[in-house]
Amino acid sequence: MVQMDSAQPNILGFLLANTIGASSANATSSHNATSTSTSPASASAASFFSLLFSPALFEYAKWMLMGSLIPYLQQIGTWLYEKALSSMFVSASFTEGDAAYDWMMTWLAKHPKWRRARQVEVTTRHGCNDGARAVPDDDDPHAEAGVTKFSYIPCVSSTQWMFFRGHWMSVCRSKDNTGWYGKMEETLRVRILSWDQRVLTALLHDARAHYDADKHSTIHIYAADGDNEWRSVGKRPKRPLRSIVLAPGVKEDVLADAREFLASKEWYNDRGIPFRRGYLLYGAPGSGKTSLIQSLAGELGLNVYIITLSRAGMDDATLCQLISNLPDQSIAIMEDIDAAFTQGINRESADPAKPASAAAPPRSPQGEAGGSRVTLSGLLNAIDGVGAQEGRILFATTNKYHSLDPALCRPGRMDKHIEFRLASRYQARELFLAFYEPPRKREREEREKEKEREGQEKWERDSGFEEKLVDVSPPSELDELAEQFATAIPERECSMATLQGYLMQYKTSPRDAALNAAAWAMEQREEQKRRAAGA
Ligand SMILES: Nc1ncnc2c1ncn2[C@@H]1O[C@H](COP(=O)(O)OP(=O)(O)OP(=O)(O)O)[C@@H](O)[C@H]1O
Repeated sequence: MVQMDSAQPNILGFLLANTIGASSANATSSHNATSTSTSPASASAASFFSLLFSPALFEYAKWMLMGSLIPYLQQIGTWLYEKALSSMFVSASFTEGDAAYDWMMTWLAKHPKWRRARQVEVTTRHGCNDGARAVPDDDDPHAEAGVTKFSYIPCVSSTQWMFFRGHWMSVCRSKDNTGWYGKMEETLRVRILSWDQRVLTALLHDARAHYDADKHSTIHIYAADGDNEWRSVGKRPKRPLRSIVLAPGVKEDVLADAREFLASKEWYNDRGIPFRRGYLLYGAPGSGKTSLIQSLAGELGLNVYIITLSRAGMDDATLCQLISNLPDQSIAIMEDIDAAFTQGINRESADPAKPASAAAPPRSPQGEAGGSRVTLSGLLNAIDGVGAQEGRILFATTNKYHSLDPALCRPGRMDKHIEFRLASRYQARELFLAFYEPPRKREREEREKEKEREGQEKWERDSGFEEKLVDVSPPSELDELAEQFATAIPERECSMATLQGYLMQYKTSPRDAALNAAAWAMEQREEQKRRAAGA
């Protein structure tokens, strides 16, 4: 469509005035000459035709037509250009939030091009905000523990050229307004100079391999963002299963069950049973529920998706959307599943010594939560309704098992219920050994391999499971100390987290840990009595 600018009416007026002036002059002279033979009607018809065929109007119409054609010509030009490009290039676009986008960003961040590029975006989001870009600057000689690492990625709105397997390739990151409450969405556009689409497939394989390079030592964690899209919130080092101390056989049983589930897709399909599995981990705070899930995710090689039911803005529709958007073969975690349906309850009120039902708060008739707008029926539907994702494992945790609705706990939603209790003497002993025991020969070899990989050492540093600092040599002495420690710890009175906290005070001296354990346990008991009296 052609838009007239303000000058055009003036030109039109000028042309008309000239034409009409000329016509009227002609008409006047002819009128004078033949005033007796020409009628006024035929004179105005003549002036109209002379106006219509006047060269000025013709010129004007010509320019108008050409002006209106210009946008179409531009469009045709762009279309031809795009056609020419698309016939020479293989193009792909990646949208932020999609896993493929994360692969590409990791691949780009690791590309040697950015080490020489003069226009880059610098990111320090190392393993906390965006796993995709969490690439350590391997060449940085100053990169040491505790120093924030950085990496380079392409700038937004600039096109960068590079080579991929001998093909010229352009990369352009852009941020576009989605029009949804001003939400900006980032897109990465890639063009490879090639006729063959297999180059793009190769690029994607490469990018995914880079992204998964540290999969053997880390797990990827995802959480919902403000727009209820799954976003990577970073990576965590895998936690070895042997570092979790539970009653004999418990963790091995859960692991075997989950492994069997993942391998039985066909079995489920053949019988028309929804291919989903739910585990309910319940019991005392600090007894290893979260740690076990993290460790199992590592063992199974699955990514973890955290669903926070009590999050502001969470309602039935949002929950349903999140669960149906879970990728196949993933672990979803709903921590404190009771929290969405309880009002005014804090963690302290969940005294494991009391029957949980005594602590259960009244629930509103619809089961609606105080802060959250998730209803019980919404949660039940999200877990196993029509839209619920197949192929996922759901882990739910709670400290208030008996306050949960039976419908939530039934098989099909929560297939296995695993109780976590306060530490037994057996657990205290095993925790002590796991904390100080030098790894046995086979384990040592295994650990050597693990240590080569990224993440393991970090986990050991953070958790205090460091073998090199321990001042005990003969294993028999360690056994004796472990026994002494376990005897000093009262059965089922302290959480494993509390015991771990105590041992952390004696990272390098198990003798002192064992020696002071009895006095510490007494203090703990007194402290608990004081708290109970105060409550
Ligand atoms: N059974 C256990 N074996 C080894 N370590 C444990 C165990 N239980 C707890 N811990 C340690 O205690 C800390 C807290 O554990 P975790 O968060 O897994 O407990 P939780 O049961 O999920 O607690 P909460 O119910 O409060 O969320 C972790 O650092 C973990 O290493």
